[in-house]
Amino acid sequence: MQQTRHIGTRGSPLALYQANWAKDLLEARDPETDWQIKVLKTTGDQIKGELKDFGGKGLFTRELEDALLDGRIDLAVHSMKDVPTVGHERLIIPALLPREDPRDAFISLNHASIDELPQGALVGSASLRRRAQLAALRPDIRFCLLRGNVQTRLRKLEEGLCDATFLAVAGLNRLGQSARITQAVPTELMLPAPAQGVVGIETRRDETDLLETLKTLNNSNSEIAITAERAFLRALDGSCKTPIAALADRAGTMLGFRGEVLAKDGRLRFSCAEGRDVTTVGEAYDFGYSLGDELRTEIDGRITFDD
Ligand SMILES: NCc1[nH]cc(CCC(=O)O)c1CC(=O)O
Repeated sequence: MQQTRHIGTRGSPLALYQANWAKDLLEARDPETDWQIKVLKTTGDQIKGELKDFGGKGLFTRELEDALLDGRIDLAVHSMKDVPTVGHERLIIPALLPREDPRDAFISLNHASIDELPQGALVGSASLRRRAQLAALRPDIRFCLLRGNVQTRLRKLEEGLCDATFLAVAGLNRLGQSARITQAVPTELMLPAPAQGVVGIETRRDETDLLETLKTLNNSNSEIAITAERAFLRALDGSCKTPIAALADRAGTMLGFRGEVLAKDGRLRFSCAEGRDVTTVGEAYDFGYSLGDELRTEIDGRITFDD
């Protein structure tokens, strides 16, 4: 008899795109199984204000993980940048898909780049990291909240609610909206969020058959890079209330890593950049974690991690 497996996802167009991508990959690996998409609402999708006011961690993923634990779904597809660094003991993410462009996109109708934003321009972003990084570059910029899925935010920009906004290049590329990118911001100017651009598939640890299938979809460059980035994040904070950025890039066995922590107003910035020979996931974790730990010592209370 044919087995049905449910792939849980959020309902946003990007989440649906990513879930369908996972479904296609799974169908190619295992055409015997009936792979079905099941849309669930997450707390993060219903919030209108600042995410940090709602307790931060796991807003976009908790409902999917609850559904995995009680068997409503068998797989959950996540943007890894939304996934907390400490997972549930009964769950595992055995498949990290190939990374899309990790950069942030600057989007504006009238200004060609961040540099060309006029004095005192209004930027719409709910992201603490992007706000702090931009404030560090351009202290004159003012901010407003701009939330909602990618399409909603682009529409609000067109309605003139602000002069510019930022979105992940990855999401825009996946949605076929690359033409909307005004400037792919160099990572030297704006370091991305840990794991930006990587999609992961989560399942229950005891699903031996699913684990086998999922492991064949895992991309080791994605895994090594985001393991280091997420370990860095974990060493520093888990609250989502401090602006933290990290990007690891693998060339052969050399893993290049850059990370930074900022004060919310962008006036303090602590960063690190280092390369190390890394061949295993464990080494990638230790590398990222030790860099985060060193940075925390250097920060020495000058940036708070929990207010
Ligand atoms: N927090 C929402 C979120 N989670 C992942 C992405 C983009 C896709 C990705 O990073 O893989 C986005 C939207 C955005 O930042 O533009």
